[in-house]
Amino acid sequence: MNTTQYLAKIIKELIRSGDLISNDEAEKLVNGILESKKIFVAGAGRSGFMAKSFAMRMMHMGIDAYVIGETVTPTFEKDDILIIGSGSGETKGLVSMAEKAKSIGGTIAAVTIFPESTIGQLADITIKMPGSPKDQSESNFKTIQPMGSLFEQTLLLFYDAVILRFMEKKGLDTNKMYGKHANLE
Ligand SMILES: O=P(O)(O)OC[C@H]1O[C@](O)(CO)[C@@H](O)[C@@H]1O
Repeated sequence: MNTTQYLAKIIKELIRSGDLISNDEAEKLVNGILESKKIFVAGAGRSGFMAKSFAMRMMHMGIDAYVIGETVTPTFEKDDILIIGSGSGETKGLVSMAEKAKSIGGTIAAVTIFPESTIGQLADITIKMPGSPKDQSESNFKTIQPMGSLFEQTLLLFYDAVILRFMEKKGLDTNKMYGKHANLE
């Protein structure tokens, strides 16, 4: 198969994945963001890159959004929400983070393939994603892609869909948001 044929296969996988996400669960996340004071996002490796993209768009919408682990990230408090994207729901550093956030009393949202995972069970809001975790021997989900690639792509698109829903609720458009885009790049 050539590269563009692989690309077409990936897009097919993503269409199938999109149909498997619950809108009710997604809406709970949108409302969780609306009701929270500060928004924190976290994820390991590639899942973390998607979280960073999400935080950037939230900033463009005027939301007080932070990526865990960055130098300017402030204290997590009880009026805040921590959104963790983790395919497995078992990545050690993220589990500790969720436990700490829970002990502080804030809201935890988990975007994960496994709501029954440790992070899923600690979360107040859980959005179940289709896909296979990085260790594909632990799943029967069929994908032509390696490790957690399908989950990570779905995560990015899901986060972008959450942004659109939020824009709709807040009456925002791209021009208003572009005003907050970095101008020292
Ligand atoms: O999404 P999970 O299960 O927390 O796993 C994160 C890990 O998976 C990867 O995204 C690889 O698929 C790594 O970059 C990262 O270390």
